[in-house]
Amino acid sequence: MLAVHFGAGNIGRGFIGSLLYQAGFQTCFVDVNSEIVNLLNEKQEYRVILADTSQEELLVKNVRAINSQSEPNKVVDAIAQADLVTTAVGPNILPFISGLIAEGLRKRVQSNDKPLNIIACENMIGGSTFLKEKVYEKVSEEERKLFDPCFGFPDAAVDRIVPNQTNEDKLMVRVEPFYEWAVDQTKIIGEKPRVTGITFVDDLKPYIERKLYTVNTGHAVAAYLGYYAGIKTINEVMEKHEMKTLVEKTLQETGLLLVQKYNFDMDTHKEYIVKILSRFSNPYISDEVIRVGRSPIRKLSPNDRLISPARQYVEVVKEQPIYLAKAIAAAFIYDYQGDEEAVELQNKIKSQGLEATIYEYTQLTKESALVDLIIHQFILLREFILD
Ligand SMILES: NC(=O)C1=CN([C@@H]2O[C@H](COP(=O)(O)OP(=O)(O)OC[C@H]3O[C@@H](n4cnc5c(N)ncnc54)[C@H](O)[C@@H]3O)[C@@H](O)[C@H]2O)C=CC1
Ligand SMILES: O=P(O)(O)OC[C@H]1O[C@](O)(CO)[C@@H](O)[C@@H]1O
Repeated sequence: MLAVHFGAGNIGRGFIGSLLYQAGFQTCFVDVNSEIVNLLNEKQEYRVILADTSQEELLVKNVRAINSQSEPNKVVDAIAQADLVTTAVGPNILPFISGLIAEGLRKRVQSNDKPLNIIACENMIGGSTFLKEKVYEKVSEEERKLFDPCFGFPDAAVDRIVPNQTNEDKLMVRVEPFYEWAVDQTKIIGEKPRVTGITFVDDLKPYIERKLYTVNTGHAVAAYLGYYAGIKTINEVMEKHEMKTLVEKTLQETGLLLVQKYNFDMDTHKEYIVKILSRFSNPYISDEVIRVGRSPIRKLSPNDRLISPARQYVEVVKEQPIYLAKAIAAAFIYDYQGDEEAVELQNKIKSQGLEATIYEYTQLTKESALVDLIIHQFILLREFILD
């Protein structure tokens, strides 16, 4: 069985690649990083190490890689023969890989009638659906009709913390033990991929919202408030009582929203929050706030981990989400110069003011009470008032 996986980075190698190997797939990674591509082809294996007391090691074998910039035709051929296609490249990169996927599917319908599923494993709601839209923009109406019965784009939620890391062995990747990979089975075409570790669900929305508004919201709060306070890593943020409390209070807000929206059991959800907080404090992982806070414009977009739960909190809980607003304000303050989106955001605030910048990136409107709340929290943070 052949899996083609776009993105041989942290989550690609550390999570998806390791599960595919354990399920018996040969994995062909597709990436633009020639150093990683060459190493994968040279070694054909790499190590995944669990970041806990056990330091357990898994040798992931049966892997190869293609550089999509220099050998796009090989990617097209691999997709034409694949049994599964997955991605972990980042939401902003999906449009850039859609052309090659379209080419691959175009070639495949001519020679291979086996159904194929393409699963985007990104931190976003509707990632595979978005990828499908981008692929379908590149093919004709006639081809779309041919593709529809053959190719599924089931959405997915993936959860495993794999920080940036510099290891002597450049292929090795250190990952937290916990993982969750949920896939919308209603959108699968043909057989479900036989990968132990995937949970197939009929309704992905509760899974992905629970994960995005707990793991990713909590992480983003720790990252932006941590950066604001001059702290370097997430576990250092969690060691500061005042900071940890702010993360917890934000997760109480998203928790209340999730419990009311999906009828989750409150006690079970509280336990879920405790588990997530303990993952952030994992002493075996050093995760920089600038990785977790990367791409603030994406993280401040309407359907992402900050604005979406804040907006829904107002609608569902009918109160003001003070701590979410504080985290959003901290994201608007985030000015790390090594992050293009942070630089763009700060330039926008300088040139057009905070209020107009909020409207532009969050798509909140003048009618939303959230805007004033965010501005208020922004002013408090600017005056060094954290709580
Ligand atoms: N690291 C983590 O803990 C988790 C990450 N994710 C999601 O997984 C995705 C990837 O994240 P990471 O692995 O952390 O990032 P990463 O930066 O480590 O990996 C991304 C990989 O994609 C490659 N890439 C970039 N442009 C490409 C292109 N045009 N074609 C093929 N490959 C390309 C990069 O060279 C890199 O190897 C993101 O959507 C992230 O939100 C989801 C859950 C956990
Ligand atoms: O990968 P993104 O969307 O930039 O956000 C970083 C977040 O994603 C993760 O990498 C994986 O869930 C978390 O560590 C963090 O919450």
